[in-house]
Amino acid sequence: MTGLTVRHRRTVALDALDLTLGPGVHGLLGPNGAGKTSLIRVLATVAAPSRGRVELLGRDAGAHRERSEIRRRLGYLPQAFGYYPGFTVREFVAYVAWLKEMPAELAPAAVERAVERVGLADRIDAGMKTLSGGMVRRAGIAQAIVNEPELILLDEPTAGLDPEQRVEFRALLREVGATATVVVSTHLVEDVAAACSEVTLIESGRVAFRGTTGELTALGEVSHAADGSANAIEHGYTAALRGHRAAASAATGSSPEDTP
Ligand SMILES: Nc1ncnc2c1ncn2[C@@H]1O[C@H](COP(=O)(O)OP(=O)(O)OP(=O)(O)O)[C@@H](O)[C@H]1O
Repeated sequence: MTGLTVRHRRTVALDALDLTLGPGVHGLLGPNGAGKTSLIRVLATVAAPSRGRVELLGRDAGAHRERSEIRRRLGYLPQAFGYYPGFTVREFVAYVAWLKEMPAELAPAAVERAVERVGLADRIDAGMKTLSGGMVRRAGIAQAIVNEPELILLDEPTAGLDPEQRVEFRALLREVGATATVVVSTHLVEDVAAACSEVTLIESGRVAFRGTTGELTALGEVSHAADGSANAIEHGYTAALRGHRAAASAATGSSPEDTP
């Protein structure tokens, strides 16, 4: 994406972002309101940028005809998603397979495989409304991967998952990231440390850090002794944000302490 700007009325959610993402698992980190959801929604083609150009899977997301092609080839898990309450898990995932125009003869097996990959095989014929919050989220992940997408966009996929499910989900992320471009927004730096090859840290609609998880961890190690990978990367997250805020305030002449 080039010069990607998203405005919500007077709020600048994304400020002229230039970003290129290749295959692998990309973690999108940042404080509340940083712009992560705004970015994922543009990548999922459910929101149009205010300015800038977005190319996805080699196609122009701004062109109507190309957008339809992109949509068939991507998978998207929004932060909050809806479903018809009468649907079973199988029907919910099959409905998305149909929306993605999967060939009818391939869809039933693809649905079963996706549901199995998220560990819901024993609930495949259960009603969506009978599932726990974590199970609904896993069904959401199943619909995002049912069409074997080349681009997978996951907004806070681990919210509501218990620790065991999170560990399983990270393994699934690494597996799908071997062949697809996966962009995953999360508040949990442990998700990033365990599953992501690259990290983009966003603050106030700008890129505050871009690099590997190892590089983010190394940033934290400058000021803190490493005391376990999750903590070390958390220190890196904080150090990167502080550096970005200091640079931004130097540019505007204000003090970093002015920034909440
Ligand atoms: N529909 C909207 N109308 C007005 N402002 C909005 C709207 N959606 C988002 N914003 C604002 O845009 C900015 C970026 O929001 P966004 O949801 O992209 O952040 P985020 O990084 O996903 O946050 P969180 O971690 O809390 O989910 C915030 O200042 C937010 O208040």
